[in-house]
Amino acid sequence: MDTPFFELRNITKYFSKVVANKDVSFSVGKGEVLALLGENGAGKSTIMKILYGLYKADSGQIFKDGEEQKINSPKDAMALGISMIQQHFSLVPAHTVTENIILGNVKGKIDRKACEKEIGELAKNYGFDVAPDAFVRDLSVGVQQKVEILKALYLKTRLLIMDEPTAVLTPQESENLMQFVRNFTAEGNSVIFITHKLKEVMEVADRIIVMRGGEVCGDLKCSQTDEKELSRLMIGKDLVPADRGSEEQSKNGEVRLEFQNISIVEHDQVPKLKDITFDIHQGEIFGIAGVSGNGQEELCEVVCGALHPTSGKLLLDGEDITDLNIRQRIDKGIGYVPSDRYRDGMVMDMTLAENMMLKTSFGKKWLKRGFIDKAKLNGCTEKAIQDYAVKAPGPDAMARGLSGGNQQKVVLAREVENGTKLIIFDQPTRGLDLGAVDHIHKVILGERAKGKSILLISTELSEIFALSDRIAVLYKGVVQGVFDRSEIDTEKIGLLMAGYAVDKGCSNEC
Ligand SMILES: Nc1ncnc2c1ncn2[C@@H]1O[C@H](COP(=O)(O)OP(=O)(O)OP(=O)(O)O)[C@@H](O)[C@H]1O
Repeated sequence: MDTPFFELRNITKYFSKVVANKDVSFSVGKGEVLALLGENGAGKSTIMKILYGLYKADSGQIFKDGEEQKINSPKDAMALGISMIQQHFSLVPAHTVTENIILGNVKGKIDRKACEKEIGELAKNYGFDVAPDAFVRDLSVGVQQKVEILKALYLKTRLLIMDEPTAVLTPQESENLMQFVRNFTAEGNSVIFITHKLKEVMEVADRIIVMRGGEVCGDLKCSQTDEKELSRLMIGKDLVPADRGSEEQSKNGEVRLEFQNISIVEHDQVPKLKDITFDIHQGEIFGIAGVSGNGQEELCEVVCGALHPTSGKLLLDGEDITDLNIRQRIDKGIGYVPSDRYRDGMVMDMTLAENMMLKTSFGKKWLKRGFIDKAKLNGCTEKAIQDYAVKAPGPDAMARGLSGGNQQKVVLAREVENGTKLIIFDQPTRGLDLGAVDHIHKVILGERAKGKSILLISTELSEIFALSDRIAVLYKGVVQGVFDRSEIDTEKIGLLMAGYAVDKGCSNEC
């Protein structure tokens, strides 16, 4: 048998009492694409961070070409030809593409023109449409990801690790990324990517490592398995698709939320939102598709009250709520699951119970004779932990110690309770494993069945299609038509998301 390119042997890592990786062993060969699958909290990010030198294993060994290596920092990893692209990119928006790529990587006097030329050629070789002198702040998420990849290529990376690389891409961008992975590995390089998307895995991976509870529970050749077996390995059972229930109900509900010509224009800049006009009915799921950064965040903030429109009105059950503040809107029954839980959803240095209290009508709900009703708070948090299958020791656990997916579940539990009339779900299942996605979809449909209105924002088209009654595409702050779920397909939406016109309901932005 060939010596593996990189090999992890018996890696164990504890975070205080929590075992994140237990006796993990696997390897990646030259030219191989390895997919790392597993439920939230299974230990995928931890093992990759150990390989990249961000964490230090408590025990175990790492080998390259059969020789043991000590990787104590990303610098050590890079010297061995390892790069990692994390979910949160590490680019400096105010710098150009070239500056970002050479930052810290070029010694001595910098010949800017020569660097730009080199990076331009590198981009061309891999078919990346990236201008070396463009500022990163002006680039879409998809292009920013290409800059991260170019950085890795510039460093002559031989093993590229990507953590959920397609989470924020359009279907077309994801396809291009997969093509890059094929080309890159055809040259004898290797790729390990973490994902929750089985379709992607089946398309591009050669081998699949499945993790559960910190341990490896499957090491399979892609050609010898299928999506069903993988999902069973990951979650231990088959999934039954969520039932959408009655189609009539959403059409018959009263109008709950009305956007009337809402625009957001800062100074003389391009509008962040332009003339947004649509309504959401009671018992309706209204899906907004689009590449992130096209006005979705502003739309959510207009509804939750964090941002006030420059013109236009917002009505809830016929009442003008345009000028109400966030607290007043929470009291009116608007819940909001933000896409960036680190920034807007949780306080990482607070316990889960304390996080459950955030953004709720504090006084009315949690106080008893002027003091926090700890028993009630702990009871509710415990129930959320049970209902949402959050992997956490208990209500007093610190938010920081939970895996990304488990943090997201806590935010969801809180906001579903807060939103008695309307819930905004912005990327509700980003980073969640299959079982959790299935559970959240059932929760969303369940809330719809209770008559709540749902504003669902997702870059995940399968999610938009699985849940929405009506669908709009947001591109550069403009709604590119509102479609009934039966009127539109993935291809059309993908094109609208990328700014191309399709035959119906398209505005001049296309
Ligand atoms: N910095 C940390 N401090 C304490 N515990 C941590 C830390 N990072 C991870 N853990 C714990 O280690 C376990 C594995 O987490 P990890 O992030 O590796 O999972 P994951 O498979 O990447 O999950 P997800 O798909 O949700 O991102 C979890 O139980 C998590 O709570």
